[in-house]
Amino acid sequence: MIQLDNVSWRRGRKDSIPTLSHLSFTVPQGGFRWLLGPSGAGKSSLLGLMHLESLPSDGRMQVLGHEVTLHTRRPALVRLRQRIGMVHQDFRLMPDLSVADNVALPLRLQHYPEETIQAEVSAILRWVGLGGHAGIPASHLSGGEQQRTAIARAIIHRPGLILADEPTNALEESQAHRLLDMFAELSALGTTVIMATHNESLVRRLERPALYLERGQMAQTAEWVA
Ligand SMILES: Nc1ncnc2c1ncn2[C@@H]1O[C@H](COP(=O)(O)OP(=O)(O)OP(=O)(O)O)[C@@H](O)[C@H]1O
Repeated sequence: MIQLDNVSWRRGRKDSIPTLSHLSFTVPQGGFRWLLGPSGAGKSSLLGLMHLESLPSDGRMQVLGHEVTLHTRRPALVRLRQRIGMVHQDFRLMPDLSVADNVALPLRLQHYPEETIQAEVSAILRWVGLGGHAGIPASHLSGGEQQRTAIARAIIHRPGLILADEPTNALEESQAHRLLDMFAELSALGTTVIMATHNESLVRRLERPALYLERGQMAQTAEWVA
């Protein structure tokens, strides 16, 4: 579950104009929401906030049922972040690590046994169509392959919340649809999913409520936007 109550966020000083203003919405556990709005509206900033890369300047925010404030201690933030899967627009892979080692990172951070890690990584790489790429350094991948690696890394530890910033924009349409179906399935199984996109055909494929941002403010919420 994620809940924002009158949340604003300033990138800079206290008197600067907020990048996000007075946002209020709730996404229940297992809910799927599109995050829509024009370029520069604040979609990535909002995803970053929910991923705890920054904290609200004002208002209240609950992530996976935990209230998060400027006073929340770092170890608690780190533990909470481990329960979130994030697909960044620019992938943020470790270029010198292999595909398999990139995807294994969330499991290694949580000290899973190496045997389990190997099995889970092989299975998920096959699923995203990268079974033959396990040993290749991430820096040698195409854009679409990097994006699929980033998606695999975001979901391998079965997070309670998945935040995805245009997670299919480097993919061919059929692949994008397949991955979207997978995100829908994860939400049906109880994972909360919030996905930013500019791709209207994708939004039409999965009719779910949308959070619509405009200049950092919520223009529409919890309504189907075609
Ligand atoms: N690193 C930064 N430093 C300063 N301003 C930034 C930075 N990143 C983004 N901004 C500004 O913050 C605002 C929100 O940007 P954000 O990237 O969150 O929008 P977006 O809706 O995700 O856009 P897009 O659809 O193009 O990815 C914009 O006005 C942008 O110019």
